[in-house]
Formats: sequence, C-alpha cells, structure tokens
Amino acid sequence: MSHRLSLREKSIVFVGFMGVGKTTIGKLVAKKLYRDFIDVDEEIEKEFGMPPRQIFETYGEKTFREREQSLTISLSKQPLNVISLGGGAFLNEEIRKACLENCIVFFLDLSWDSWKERISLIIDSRPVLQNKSLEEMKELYYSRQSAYSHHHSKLQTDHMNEEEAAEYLIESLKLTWELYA
Ligand SMILES: Nc1ncnc2c1ncn2[C@@H]1O[C@H](COP(=O)(O)OP(=O)(O)O)[C@@H](O)[C@H]1O
Ligand SMILES: O=C(O)C1=C[C@@H](OP(=O)(O)O)[C@@H](O)[C@H](O)C1
Ligand SMILES: [Mg+2]
Repeated sequence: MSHRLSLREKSIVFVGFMGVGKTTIGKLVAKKLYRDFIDVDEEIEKEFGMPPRQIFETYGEKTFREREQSLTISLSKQPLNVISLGGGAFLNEEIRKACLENCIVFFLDLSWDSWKERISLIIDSRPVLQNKSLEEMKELYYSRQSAYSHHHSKLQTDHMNEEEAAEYLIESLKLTWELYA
C-alpha cells in the first residue's frame, strides 16, 4: 500500500514490557471496535508450529527477532487492525519507525511493583525471563523503558483490570478520531 493511511484507518498497536497485558487488552479493544486482532507472537507461533520459548531454544533468538521484524513492519502497513507486539519488538529501531509512522501506538505502562506480582503468570512462557533472578528481571524492566518512550499515547494500568483498560482506550481513541479526523 503506497498512500498514507488516515487516522481512522491506521491500525492500533500496543507496546510495553512483557506481561503488562498487550495481548489480553489488545484482544478486548479489537472486539469492541469490531476490528481484527493480530498478536505478532501468535502469528510467529503459527508459522513455526511452536511457541516463542521453543523457537528461542530450537532456532535461537536471532531467528525469532528477524521474523518479528519483517512481520511487524509488513503488518504495520495494513489498515484497521489491532496489533499487539511482543515486549522486545520496540527495541528495534526499524520496527519503531514503521509503527510510529503507519499506526497509532499505545504504550501500556505498569509499575515494577505491580509487574513483579505477575511473574508467576508469565515465567514459564517467556524465554527472556528464563534463569533470571528478580534483580536481573528488574534491570531488564528498567533498561527497556526508554524503548517504550516512543509512542503516541500511554496508559498507566496499575489500578485497572483488563476490561477497564480496554474501555479507557476506546474512549481515548474515539476522542482522538473526533478531534483530529
Ligand atoms: N490489567 C490487568 N490486570 C491484571 N492482570 C492482567 C491485566 N492484564 C493482563 N493480565 C494478566 O497478565 C498476564 C499477561 O498478560 P498478557 O496479555 O499475555 O501480557 P503481554 O501480552 O503484554 O505479555 C495474563 O495472565 C493476563 O491475564
Ligand atoms: O520481551 C520480549 O523480549 C519478548 C516478549 C514476548 O511477548 P509479550 O510481551 O507479549 O510477553 C515474546 O515476544 C517473546 O517471548 C520475547
Ligand atoms: Mg503478548
């Protein structure tokens, strides 16, 4: 697609550290907007026939990151989807550039104190958390925050459940479309 997408056509992209709720909240937002939902990790999982942790173990992180880059950049150019990225995607400048240019990028923020309460929910499925101490996870959490500072809008989700976050995001999108369309 060569023309620039209008604000209403642009896909909505969720970024943020792993476990903040990009997949869960993205799915809800898509449903409420009657848009298709795409989770980049799930797409890669379908292609390889195995989840990210096994892809890392079998083919290495580089293979995962290369597919993540090509897929995310190509998805960013499609209109009207809701896309949840993996938490490592925005470390990649090419991905950031494509998403910020073609999409509306929301950063889902969650404080370290709230995040660490979720570790047990995600520890088994996230390859980059394997064999890390709490202190090392904390370092990773803080070292990645600058990548997420590249966004169009941010939502602090510490005191929201998934449903409340999705509702807030819908209201904020409607306002944006009304004001700037
Ligand atoms: N707002 C929230 N409040 C409480 N738990 C949440 C919230 N959002 C997500 N979760 C839970 O946290 C875990 C990680 O969510 P997920 O959507 O997979 O995050 P991500 O895609 O950002 O890694 C899941 O078990 C999910 O149910
Ligand atoms: O932060 C990361 O480097 C990763 C986050 C994961 O996605 P979520 O952010 O949805 O957990 C997944 O892409 C992969 O395990 C690597
Ligand atoms: Mg996810």
